[in-house]
Amino acid sequence: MNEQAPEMPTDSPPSGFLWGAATSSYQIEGSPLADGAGPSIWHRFAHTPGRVLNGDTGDIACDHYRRWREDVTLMASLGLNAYRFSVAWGRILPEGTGRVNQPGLDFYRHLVDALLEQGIEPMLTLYHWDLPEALDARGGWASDASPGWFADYARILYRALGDRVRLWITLNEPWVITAGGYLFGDLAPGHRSQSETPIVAHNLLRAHAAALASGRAEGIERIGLAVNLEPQYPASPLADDIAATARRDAFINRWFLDPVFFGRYPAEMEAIFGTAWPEYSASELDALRAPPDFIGVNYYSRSVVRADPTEQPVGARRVRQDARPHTAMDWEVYPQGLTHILAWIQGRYGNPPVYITENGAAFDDPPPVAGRLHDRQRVAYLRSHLRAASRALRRGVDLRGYFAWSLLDNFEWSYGYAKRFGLVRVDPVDRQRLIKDSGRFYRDAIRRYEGRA
Ligand SMILES: OC[C@H]1NNC[C@@H](O)[C@@H]1O
Repeated sequence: MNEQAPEMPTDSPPSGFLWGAATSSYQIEGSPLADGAGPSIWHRFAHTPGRVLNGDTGDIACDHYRRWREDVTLMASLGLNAYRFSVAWGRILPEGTGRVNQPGLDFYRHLVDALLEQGIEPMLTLYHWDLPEALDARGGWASDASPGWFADYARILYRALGDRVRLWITLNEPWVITAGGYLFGDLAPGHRSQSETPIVAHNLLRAHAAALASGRAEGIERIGLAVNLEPQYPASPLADDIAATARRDAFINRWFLDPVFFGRYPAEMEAIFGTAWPEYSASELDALRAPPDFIGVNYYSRSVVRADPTEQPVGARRVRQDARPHTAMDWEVYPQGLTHILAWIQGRYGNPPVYITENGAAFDDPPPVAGRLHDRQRVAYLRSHLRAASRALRRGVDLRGYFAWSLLDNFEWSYGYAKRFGLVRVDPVDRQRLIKDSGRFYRDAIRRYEGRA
C-alpha cells in the first residue's frame, strides 16, 4: 500500500469543510519591533536569561513578517482552503491602548488579501499569548481593566478586517494563558501565584465576553473560542483516582467552557483553589455566559490520572503510558481521545459547531535527504487523527474543519526551536522552507477527502 496514501474512511466531510493549518504571531513572524510595533510579554520573556531553552527568541522565528507572500504560495501548493493565524496586539496598538499603528494593520490586511486571492479562508485569532508589554506593566490580565483593553483592540480589528475575515477567535487556550503564565510560571509573564490565577481566568472570560459583544456590535457573525482539551481517564477504579480525574477534568477541560456556556464554574474549582478561589455574585457569573458561535478544539493527547496529594493544586498527576508511542513533547499518541473529546462537547454543550483548530505532533525529524524529509511518525499521527475526526463526524458531531498544527516549524515557547511541529521544515540557518512528507500526505489527504484525487 502506498506509504503516502491517506488510507482513510471514504465518507466525505460536509461541504464547505475547511482544511487548514495554524500558526501564531510570535511563533512565526520575527521582526517583533518592526514598523512601529510595541514589545510583547514574550519579547521580554524570551530575552530574559533562563526562560527559553538555548536562549532562543522570536526575533527572527520563521521570518514570516518578511516572507509572508512566499508562505501564502506554500499554503496554496498544499491545497489548503483555510489558514489560522493570530494578530500581534503590539503591532496594532504599540502601547496596548490608544494610538493605532497603521503599518501593523497594513501587514495583516495584505496577508488577508493574499489569502483570499488564493481562495484560502482566513481564521483570525485575536490573542495568542503576546500581550503588549505596556499592558503587563499596568497589571496585565490580572487587571480589572484588561477586558476593556481587549474589547477595544478587538473592535479596531473588526472594523479594519471585518469585511474580509469571516472567522474570528477571541482567545487561544485561556487555560494555558492562565496556568502557564500565572500558576506554573513556565510561560510569559512567568508568575507563580495561586491567588492571582483565578483572577486572571475570570478576566480572560470577561475579555472573551466583551470581545464577543463588541464583535456583535460590529456585525461580526462567527466568533469562536479556542480551547486546549485533553480527555482525562482514571488510572484505576479506586475512588481517589476517580475523584482526582474529575478534578483534573474540571481544571483542564471545563474551567472555561462551563462559564461561557452555563454562566457557572465547575464545582471542583473551589476545592482545587481553596481559600484562593474568590467569591462571585450571581450577576458576575452570569456575565461570563458568552457562548461562542463555534468552539475551536486544540487536541494533542490525553491523560491517564492518578490521585497524588503532592501534585498541587489539583492533587492529581498524569501517569505516563510507557507501552504507547509518545511525541517529542512526551505526549502520548492517542487518536481515540480526539473522537472522545469531540463527542463530549457534542453531548455537554449542545452540539455546537466545532473546528479542530490545532492538532499535530513534534517529532525529532530526520535531516532532509535529496530534497525530501521523511517524517513518518508525523504522517502516522496525522493519518490516525484524521480518521479519529472522521469517526466523530459519523457520530453527528458538527465538525466544520481541521487545522494542522503547524504549517511551519516554529518557536515552541519555552522549548524555543527544539520542538518542531511543522508540515514544512524551516531551516534553522537560512529559514528556507521544505515541505515534509507530512505536508505531502496532508495535501493528498485533502485531495482524496475532497474527491479530487
Ligand atoms: O504545543 C503546541 C501548540 N499548542 N497550542 C498552542 C501553540 O502555540 C503551541 O505551539
